Amino acid sequence: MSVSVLGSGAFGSALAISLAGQGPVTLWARDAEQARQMQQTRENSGRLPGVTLPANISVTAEFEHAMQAEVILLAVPMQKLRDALSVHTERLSGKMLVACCKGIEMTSGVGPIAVITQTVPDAHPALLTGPSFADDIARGLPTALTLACADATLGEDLQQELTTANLRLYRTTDTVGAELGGALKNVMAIGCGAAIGAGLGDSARAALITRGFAEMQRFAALRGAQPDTLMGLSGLGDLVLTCTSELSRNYRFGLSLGLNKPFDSATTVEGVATAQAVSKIAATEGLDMPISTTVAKLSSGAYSVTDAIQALLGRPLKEE
Ligand SMILES: NC(=O)C1=CN([C@@H]2O[C@H](COP(=O)(O)OP(=O)(O)OC[C@H]3O[C@@H](n4cnc5c(N)ncnc54)[C@H](O)[C@@H]3O)[C@@H](O)[C@H]2O)C=CC1
Ligand SMILES: O=C(CO)COP(=O)(O)O
Repeated sequence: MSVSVLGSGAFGSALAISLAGQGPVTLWARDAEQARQMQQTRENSGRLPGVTLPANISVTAEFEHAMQAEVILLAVPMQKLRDALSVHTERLSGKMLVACCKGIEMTSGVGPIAVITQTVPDAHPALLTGPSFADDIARGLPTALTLACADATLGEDLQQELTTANLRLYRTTDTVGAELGGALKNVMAIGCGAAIGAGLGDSARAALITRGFAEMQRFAALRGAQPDTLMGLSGLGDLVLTCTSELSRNYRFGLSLGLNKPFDSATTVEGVATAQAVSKIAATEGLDMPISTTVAKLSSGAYSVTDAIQALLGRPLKEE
């Protein structure tokens, strides 16, 4: 199968580099000047400095040309996915569209699979998610991810096609569980970063990871996910990675809140919008999501770190 990547940021470029070991890949950048530079210099200097783009990656801003592939990886931020797809609905019709983003859309409360289905109704949607930093994939370090596709046969085909020498894919048909694991772990990573930044210590982080995981399971169950999915790479695996590494932008954003330091607003931090979406859904559904709700208030500036600690520690005692 021929593969193109829509979105030439950190993750799109890293996936293209990994897949280039299997055959030619087209990488679409929406900015023509960026496409020209990357094609010429063989580097994504803004997002993956120092990593060479293999010769069989073709970087282009020509959508028509890029979208001739059978499989299109969608590597844009979650809150931009609908826009990115809706301007090109006809071109994407009938394609295998693999969302590589992690989050819940703030305006609608749905995840990437539903956004694909709503914008390109006759596409074949799937999701690639799990614990991986773009930089690790780009440098060829071993990584294991989850390929989620409701159509089991198509899922197997995509698993075969998108597995590379260093990128091992597991598969599931539970797209709901897989997308919620990736979305919600970013919210918890902001909370953990804030705790560490504020000097609350590793014990507090362990509590946030564990109780955060309980929230993730509760929310996923509400949305019909299979419990086992959350125990896998897309849930627990990504939660552990993102809550413990300064390579995570969500974690670093949390750190900046805890340290009361500014953070570059141009950086993609998916957990901020997802925390808002989750706390809205939790309020509507009457679901107890205290950490997510606190992170939503903290990251919007409605809470200080002191407010956040009080809100979480002051809750009534309960069974684990
Ligand atoms: N960077 C990483 O280590 C990983 C990222 N992801 C996920 O991948 C997704 C993308 O993240 P990154 O590549 O890291 O972000 P990024 O900020 O490096 O790149 C985002 C790219 O999307 C493009 N874009 C934004 N709006 C667009 C639109 N309307 N139409 C077309 N293109 C548009 C930007 O030009 C940019 O090239 C996120 O959901 C993230 O959670 C998943 C795993 C690892
Ligand atoms: O999703 C990721 C790791 O699996 C990347 O995390 P950040 O978006 O927080 O950098």
